[in-house]
Amino acid sequence: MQTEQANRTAVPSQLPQAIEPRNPGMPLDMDWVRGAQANRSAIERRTASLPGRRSVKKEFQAAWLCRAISCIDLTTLAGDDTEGRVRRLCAKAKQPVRPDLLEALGMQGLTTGAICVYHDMVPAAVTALKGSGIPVAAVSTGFPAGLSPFHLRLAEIGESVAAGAAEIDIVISRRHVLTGNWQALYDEMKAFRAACGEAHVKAILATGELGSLRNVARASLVCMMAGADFIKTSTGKESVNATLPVSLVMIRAIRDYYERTGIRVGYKPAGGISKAKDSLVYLSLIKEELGDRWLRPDLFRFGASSLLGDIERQLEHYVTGAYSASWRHAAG
Ligand SMILES: O=C[C@H](O)COP(=O)(O)O
Repeated sequence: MQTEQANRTAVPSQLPQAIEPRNPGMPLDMDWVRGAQANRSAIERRTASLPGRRSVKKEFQAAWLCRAISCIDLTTLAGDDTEGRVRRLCAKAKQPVRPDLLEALGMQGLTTGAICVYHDMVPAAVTALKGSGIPVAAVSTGFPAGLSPFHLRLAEIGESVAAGAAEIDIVISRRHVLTGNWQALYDEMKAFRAACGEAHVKAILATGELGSLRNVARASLVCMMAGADFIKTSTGKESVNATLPVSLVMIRAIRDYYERTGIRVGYKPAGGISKAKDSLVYLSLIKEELGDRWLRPDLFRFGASSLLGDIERQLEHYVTGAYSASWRHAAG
């Protein structure tokens, strides 16, 4: 997003719909997996400079923030979730920004990319979003630890799909990565993908628990080879969630997979992304490393429970010149 041309990229409501074909996967290629490396100091140098750069000019920031909204998986994953909370969140997903602000921005039809909930909340979300075209994503497979019996993890996917979830966010078994058992990770991911049927599957790597960036690179490749439609950093429950270095490693694995197979896999950083300015940094990283095609909700999502509120505040400031109190944008 360094050039004026880049800054002028159309806002989401003006984009033609593009739906990427699903990733069919491929046989496990151990030479490719073993060859994947990650040079931590080079990666950290590359990402350290990103937040300081003024990547989006002020007059285009509002359009980019609206783009970020269209890519949010608006999430609630709390033990005290209720149907009422989920209904309120769905109302926010359908109308993420106050109508007067949207009108002032010349925008219409803006929604979040999806709603993301636990299985028990899927029916309430499906009902609340009926007719909106906004998909419901369910976290699954014993989220967040992924340590329940394997047959129950598969059954959980099936139940969420039957309840109407169009996207399933599975968690991988971290131990398969930590012990270098790539075949087991591949087989697990392939079984999860099969259980999803038509529902798109996002593979949560829980990168904060994988030990090294090299493991992140290898796990990313294995999950893509096994048919993941998206790879996702974190559950939001690890002590370290989405970071820019981890994102760079995963994004480059996606680029590598695309260059070798012609298949575009989506990317979802999740956990701890709550500031509008951080969302712009992520968008600029995606744009620089993968290009414009990935800056649409079918290939990019933020997993976030509180990012939308800050973006709405920034948009209000852009329109009115004044910040409102954060409690006015409580949901999301
Ligand atoms: O997948 C989404 C994450 O759980 C959301 O994490 P967050 O609450 O830190 O935004």
